[in-house]
Amino acid sequence: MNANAEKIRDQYEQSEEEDLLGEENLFRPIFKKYKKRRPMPDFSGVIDVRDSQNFTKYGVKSRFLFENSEILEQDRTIAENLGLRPLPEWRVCEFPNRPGLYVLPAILLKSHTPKWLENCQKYARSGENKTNLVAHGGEMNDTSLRWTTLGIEYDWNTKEYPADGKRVPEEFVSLAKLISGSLKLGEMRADATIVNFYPPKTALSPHVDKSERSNAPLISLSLGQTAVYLSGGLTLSEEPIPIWLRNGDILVMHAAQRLVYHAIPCVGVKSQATTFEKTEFPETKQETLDYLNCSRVNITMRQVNEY
Ligand SMILES: O=C(O)CCC(=O)C(=O)O
Ligand SMILES: [Fe+2]
Repeated sequence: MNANAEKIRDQYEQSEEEDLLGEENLFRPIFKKYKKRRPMPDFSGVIDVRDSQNFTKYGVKSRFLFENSEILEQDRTIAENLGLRPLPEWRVCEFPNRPGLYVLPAILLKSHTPKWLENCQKYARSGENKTNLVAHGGEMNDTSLRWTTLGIEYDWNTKEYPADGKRVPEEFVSLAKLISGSLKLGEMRADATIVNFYPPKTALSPHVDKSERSNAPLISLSLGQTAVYLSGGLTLSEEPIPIWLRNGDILVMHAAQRLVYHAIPCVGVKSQATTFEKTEFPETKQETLDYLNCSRVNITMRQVNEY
């Protein structure tokens, strides 16, 4: 079997059959369209939150998040300590027919990305968290999607979270709280995090994240190479919209958008690459830069329990 014909294998592979009730699946054809590599799909319809011409073209509303509100000194400090863009520069984008979906472009500074990646790899390799990441090297040649679960650790087989678990690493708790508070979505206490590692040519099948027991938002941070994100509806009979997610972008799903189908059909689109050069990061291990130059990592912060 060649790589193109290879079946998609990931943890959400089978979550699709539900919810259709005899209606036509309008999600899967779009997922397939962007997953294809030869010939290269036409990416011209993918919404780019960094291109203001796209705002009128796709009806995207973009605003500076703190335009009309006071910035707390403590939040300024938290952002700085986490390696985030200064708060007055934070922009948030909202989409037509998607109330509760937010994309905040380039929140994590590029300069701090290698450190965040290395932390994710450390959590996966520590032996203290569940993971399917190849333990001893080999990651550069990996062709499967990998994950590690932190905090209250999701069980892929039962599709449930246990009652409790360890604490989520502090930077994820602080980031989730800062984002949720800034968007005025309530005080979030992240008690679970899933880190997905996407080597080139991997994808994540359409699915809904419905096992969390609280109504808190789901907050995700992208590192490394650019992906197409598909945001669908409550069933697969709705056509998804494609959005570019790039290094440092935050995506938030809340309220009506918390339980919609979504997927990642492709990562590492060459025309949209972010490059991490040694000259820019003289202190960083080459292995870390190589990883960021070909792969993508996504960190999803969640709140399983109500407190
Ligand atoms: O990689 C992404 O941006 C999405 C990840 C995701 O949907 C999940 O972890 O549930
Ligand atoms: Fe998800």
